[in-house]
Amino acid sequence: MPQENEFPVMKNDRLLKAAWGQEVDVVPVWAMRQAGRYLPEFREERAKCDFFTMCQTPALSCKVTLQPLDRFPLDAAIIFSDILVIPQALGMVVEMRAGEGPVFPAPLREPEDLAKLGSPADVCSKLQYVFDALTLTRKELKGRAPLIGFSGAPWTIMAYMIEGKGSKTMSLAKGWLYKYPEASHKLLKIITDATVNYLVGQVKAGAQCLQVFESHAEHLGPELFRKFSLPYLEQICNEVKERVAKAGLKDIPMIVFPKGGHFALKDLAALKYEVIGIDWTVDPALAREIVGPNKTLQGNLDPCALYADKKFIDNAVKEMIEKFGRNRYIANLGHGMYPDMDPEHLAAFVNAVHKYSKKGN
Ligand SMILES: Cc1c2[nH]c(c1CCC(=O)O)Cc1[nH]c(c(CCC(=O)O)c1C)Cc1[nH]c(c(CCC(=O)O)c1C)Cc1[nH]c(c(CCC(=O)O)c1C)C2
Repeated sequence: MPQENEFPVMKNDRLLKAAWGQEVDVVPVWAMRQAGRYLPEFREERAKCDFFTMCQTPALSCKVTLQPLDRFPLDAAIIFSDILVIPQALGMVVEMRAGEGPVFPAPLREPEDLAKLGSPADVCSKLQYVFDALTLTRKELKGRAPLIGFSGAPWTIMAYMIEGKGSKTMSLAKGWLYKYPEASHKLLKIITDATVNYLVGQVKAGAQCLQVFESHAEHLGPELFRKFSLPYLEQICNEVKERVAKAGLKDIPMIVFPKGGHFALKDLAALKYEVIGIDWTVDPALAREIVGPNKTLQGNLDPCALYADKKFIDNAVKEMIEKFGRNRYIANLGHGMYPDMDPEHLAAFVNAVHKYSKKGN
């Protein structure tokens, strides 16, 4: 485990300050999927190498994590990896297929299939490559910005394990929630335990902030969310914070991002996550009213606004900052970047956040 003093001194920690609710000079900004196929230098690396091999090679993961920071004055790096490394570490095969995305050749079909999964206690030994990538990247960042680690939330991971790929309806996975509630809770508990171990390992390796992606919250609605998502999100936050403290490490801010989960904001505000991410369908003023003054909000420009011209983007950012205000706020898109976006339009987004959020502006 690297010691804190092995890492470079932070030159820019405004993202961490905003997460804790401290004053910042300008609003911090980053973009979900900022390391990815919209960058030609990423596509060049990707053409040489399979997706998961890139994730499993710390020097490559580090290289592509830093690519967007070399181009834009971003206030955070997010480690290049994927949420689906957890099902892999539990023994499932996941392939990344061109034009199709992630595919599980043998998804979970019946409750009996749970017996095939490995133990949550073993995931850290299987995911050492992520920890090595984090430690290397934290050093190579040289304090330019904090390093974010991440995981999928249990429901989102369960959905992929059962569907075997992306799905418009999530009907197979939701079928489990209705047909096999007990087995669903058993699976969610396995994923939760694995995720806690994994996230604590990420902090030990040098992650300075953690984001938990509940990318498929929208499929649940308030009732299923309360039963099958919220308790596990709570357990992850509480246990990670307890175990980080027990290891003698500094508390780290945690972000929860319930994509499509506008109905979940009040429940999530009662948990210990410092930051709640919102997508573009949520009105910032309403989100603030619901979560109260003691949470940081993150979001929420429609990613597709980056297809507009730079003048439009500049103005959209100005309006976004007016709505969120400068305090307890981290600027981001409402979901990830798409591969056909123009990198210069991300530059316009990032620059506008800093321009319009300067004090006295
Ligand atoms: C945070 C992150 C993720 N994936 C990747 C990162 C890298 C870091 C970054 O954000 O820059 C690389 C990352 N992950 C992937 C890619 C493209 C693959 C390639 O290069 O071929 C990249 C750059 C592949 C991937 N991986 C996944 C999908 C979606 C599948 C679907 O539901 O249809 C896809 C297409 C699963 C996945 N992966 C992730 C999420 C949560 C965020 C979100 O909601 O988008 C999800 C749902 C998280």
